[in-house]
Amino acid sequence: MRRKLAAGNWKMNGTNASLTELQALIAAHPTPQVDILICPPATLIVQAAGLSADSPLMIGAQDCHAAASGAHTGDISAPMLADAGAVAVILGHSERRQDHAESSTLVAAKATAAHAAHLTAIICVGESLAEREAAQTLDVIAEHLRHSLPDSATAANTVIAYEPIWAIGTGLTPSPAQISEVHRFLRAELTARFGAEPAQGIRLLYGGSVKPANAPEIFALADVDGALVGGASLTTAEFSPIITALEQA
Ligand SMILES: O=C(CO)COP(=O)(O)O
Repeated sequence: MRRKLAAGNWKMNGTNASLTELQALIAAHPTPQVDILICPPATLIVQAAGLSADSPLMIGAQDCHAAASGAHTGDISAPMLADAGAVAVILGHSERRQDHAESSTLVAAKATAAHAAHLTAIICVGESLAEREAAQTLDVIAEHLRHSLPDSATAANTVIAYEPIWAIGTGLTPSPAQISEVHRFLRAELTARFGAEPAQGIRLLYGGSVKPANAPEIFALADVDGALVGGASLTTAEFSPIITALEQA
């Protein structure tokens, strides 16, 4: 049985003042029936991990370097994130693939580093609008998955997030049938590579314009084990009902 996961990606948003939202979220969900993870900007990880230390809420990061240490100005390594209190790291988000030209091969190297530091790697895959319109969605996702996922991936250390690029921050979402098609395909690809039992345990998140209003419909779909939420994870008012919807799914 896969434990469901509500993950929030704050992206490049949040200062010390935002920690009041985190406190409110912790207070609103003292005994959640699902895993809750917030990935604030790196500058807030230490404080966020401190605030949530006695709660079930977990803290993650949004990226890491593939090396453990060294001459990489401005970068942060997986062991540093673990040391700061993170238990997970988002890797291969489309914004990093675009803004920093990250390849799937690099994402796999980062995931290997995350696993070595005992961090859960949340690996993102997803097609652009042009790719969907050209009927290339499953090909793109197969390619992302094959090259972004290292052999060290297990159900315990890896989560896959399907995030169609055209649904991120746009208010657009794929139809339930489109989400189901991709998640079923992801499960089948994982089964082919890792075998049925490990593949059954790997959690598959949907991400892209998840809001309180559409969360129940998305969470009702087979093979959707939770969500990776951007904008709506920034406030407790919006994220809390999404968590509740996941608990009730
Ligand atoms: O990119 C996302 C999460 O990683 C989704 O962002 P939005 O929920 O703001 O569309």
